[in-house]
Amino acid sequence: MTTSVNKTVHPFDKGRLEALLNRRFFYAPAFEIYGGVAGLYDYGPPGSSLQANIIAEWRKHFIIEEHMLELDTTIMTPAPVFETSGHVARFADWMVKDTKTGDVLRADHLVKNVLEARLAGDKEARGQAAAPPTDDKKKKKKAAKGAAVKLADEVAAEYETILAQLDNYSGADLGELCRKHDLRNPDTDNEVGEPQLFNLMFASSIGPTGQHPGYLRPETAQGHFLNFSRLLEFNNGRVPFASAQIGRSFRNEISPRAGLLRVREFTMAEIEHYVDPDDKKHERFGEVRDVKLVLLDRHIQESGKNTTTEMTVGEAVDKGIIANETLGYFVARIHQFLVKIGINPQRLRFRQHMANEMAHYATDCWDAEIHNSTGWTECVGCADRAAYDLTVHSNKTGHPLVVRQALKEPIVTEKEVPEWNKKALGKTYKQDAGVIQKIVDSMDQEGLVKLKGQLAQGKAVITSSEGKEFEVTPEVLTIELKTLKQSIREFTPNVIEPSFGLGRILYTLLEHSFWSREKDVERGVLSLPPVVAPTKVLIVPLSAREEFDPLVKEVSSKLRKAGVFSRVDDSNTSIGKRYARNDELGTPFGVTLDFASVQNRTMTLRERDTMDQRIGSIDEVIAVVTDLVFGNITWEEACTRLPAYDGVQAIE
Ligand SMILES: Nc1ncnc2c1ncn2[C@@H]1O[C@H](COP(=O)(O)OP(=O)(O)OP(=O)(O)O)[C@@H](O)[C@H]1O
Repeated sequence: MTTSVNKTVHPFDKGRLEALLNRRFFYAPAFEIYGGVAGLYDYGPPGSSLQANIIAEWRKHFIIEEHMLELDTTIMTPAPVFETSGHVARFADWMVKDTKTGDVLRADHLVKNVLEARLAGDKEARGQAAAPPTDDKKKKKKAAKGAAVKLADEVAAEYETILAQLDNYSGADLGELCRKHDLRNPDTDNEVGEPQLFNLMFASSIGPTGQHPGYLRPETAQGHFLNFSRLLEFNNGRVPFASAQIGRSFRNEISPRAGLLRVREFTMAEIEHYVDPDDKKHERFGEVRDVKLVLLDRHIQESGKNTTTEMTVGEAVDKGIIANETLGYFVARIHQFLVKIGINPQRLRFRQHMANEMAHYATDCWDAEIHNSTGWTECVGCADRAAYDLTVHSNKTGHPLVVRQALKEPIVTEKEVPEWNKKALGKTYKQDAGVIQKIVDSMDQEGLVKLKGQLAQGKAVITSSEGKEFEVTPEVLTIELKTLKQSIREFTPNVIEPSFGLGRILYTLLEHSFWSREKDVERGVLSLPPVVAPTKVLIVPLSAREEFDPLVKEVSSKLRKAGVFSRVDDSNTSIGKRYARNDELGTPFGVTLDFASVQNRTMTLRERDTMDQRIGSIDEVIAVVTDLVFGNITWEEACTRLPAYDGVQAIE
């Protein structure tokens, strides 16, 4: 929808937005009347509808558009799954404790918050150009609390470099930074101790005995990987294909204080796209090649800067900045999705993970970061996880998680192959027979050639992993060079994983959509696009008199039949107040039934952002508003179909 409203008439006011979201019950602290729990929120009616609409669009944009295979796997997960995936050992953040109060803080967040506050104080002081340059402890403490204290140039530059590389630091590095720069708990001004790892998974146990430990999943991904063979079979054994899942995840965040941006229970939407490791081209890459992206690559960050570059995804892949076409395809599709639901493209960038930040198995990873009042926030991660997940689960369970592909041209090779005399093997080695066979069968070609040489001398010695030695003879084992014809290629696919956190997207969307009317700062508006707005059309009867009832019912029913979600507001307040309330709820259009409607079946149509009003017959207005809601036309186009209305009940 295009409108000509200047929405920057009042600077963004977070307090006003939060008051609106609370007043209209978009979301609120869970268990509020019990005092609440940090990081747990309930969504109210408009928040739930907004989230449901974002999810519906996500399903259309990804699952339906790309024929993905949808899953709904369990949240409660047995511990061995997360032991294998590496979460038990590594899904952890560094925390530090206030040395006096014992309060716990996330170490990287402490560094970020204190240094940012000092830099903000420095900027303010430079604006005032009064305070003398300083680096002494007391002034730094003042600056940590946001006071205007000027820093020496080299200190400010060092802080900028640290912030640009923040995600790259180990626990020891973070501890060192706290000591070197005297970084303290901003709430108490006390020193903090050494960083310690804290695992973010919620532990539980399955069943009454307590013998089967489990965890609430911290992401939906493992449920995809464990079902890989079934998914592959469902897809007729072919790659590439993708599975997708929308569901709840749980993370016991160390100190969640950022509203919906950091919570302990949240909805994720995750895609696992399985691709041949030797061919990461994407069939539909041509469709997104020209999508322009703002990129912050790893080399820039590693050099201590955060300068972004704008380029098309085609260029980024051609230059090797984004590792491959499939990853680039998803980065572009993520960009398109976020913009479609109303994220401001000027406040969206893709940041590449730095070397230390990326999981050791990943080949490349880009986060979609959206700018909001707290700075740049990761809202979607998009990683090439290589073959890691499928390989570790397969190794652990013995269940092959591989693709078997018929080769057009069979591959002919010569190989040394062990041949067993099973009877003699069993008779000679009894219960050790299986172990011996396993050792030899798992030997590589080099090992088999060596063994063959020893057997030619009359006997060979085989050593188990525990160091036990077995003597074998040619009566039991021979090794022969055979010509083998391979007509099947077997490989573990690589996985490209876009992972969305819906709460972060929803909250930043609310920030990007919020503004206040020029004439009245109290009149907040949420300019949500129709595609995600909780209610699309508000039906406003001018009077509560009975003769309006049949018309209200008719309009309501016709909109319902057209698939447009509407609500009737027949409350006993002025029309202006009713529209103001719905501007706050983000309702993009209002139709008003007045006395003229009763007489000659006309209806007015109001657009939320401009407050512009048009008039037409009931059926014409319904047709136009339906086209507007489904994005078939812009407001300007609607204006060519309906004349302007400047009648008596023109609403401010
Ligand atoms: N505590 C949280 N609260 C809300 N959303 C979250 C939280 N943790 C992760 N997410 C969302 O899930 C997505 C994928 O999770 P991922 O594991 O990549 O995040 P992360 O790198 O651990 O995030 P962070 O570094 O901010 O803790 C993120 O892009 C984000 O949108």
